[in-house]
Amino acid sequence: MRMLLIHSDYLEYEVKDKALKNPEPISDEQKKGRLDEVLAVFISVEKVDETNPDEVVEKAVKEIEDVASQVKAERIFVYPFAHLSSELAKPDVALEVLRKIEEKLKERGFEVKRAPFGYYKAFKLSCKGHPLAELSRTIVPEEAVSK
Ligand SMILES: C[C@@H](O)[C@H](N)C(=O)N[C@H]1[C@@H](O)[C@H](n2cnc3c(N)ncnc32)O[C@@H]1CO
Repeated sequence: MRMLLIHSDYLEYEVKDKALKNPEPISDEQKKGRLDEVLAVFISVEKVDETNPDEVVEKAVKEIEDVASQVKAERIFVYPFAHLSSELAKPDVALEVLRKIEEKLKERGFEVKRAPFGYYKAFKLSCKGHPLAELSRTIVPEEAVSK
């Protein structure tokens, strides 16, 4: 998994078109979204993550929580982003991983939004620009490391 974490004044998106044959079903309300004072987390779920999705979810949540506490962000925007890797996981695995990350962050008390999966989306982002405002993380399941 590849993550790009941007501490932002706001992130807003608008769904434009389907990018997959069967994108995640969404309500009209989910076609647009915005959070202010947010840690935006752009995530590419990778093929290697398919060997142990649950472990990757746990590691990703820990990394996100760690950065959020450093930048004092209480809101997280989980944003599916297929452009951080050339070895993408299958959509059904990727969506499940992203849903679980969203769920676990909510359990830990964050206000969380997740941008819809499987769409082309317009988005606006205002990066805060401080030294920890732009970070990236790479996460792999343990067995993938030991191979
Ligand atoms: C396109 C661009 O504007 C938009 N931002 C986009 O990336 N859309 C992606 C993700 O929402 C999702 N998607 C599919 N596979 C994956 C994956 N392995 N990891 C994350 N997302 C995925 O499916 C879309 C097409 O790849």
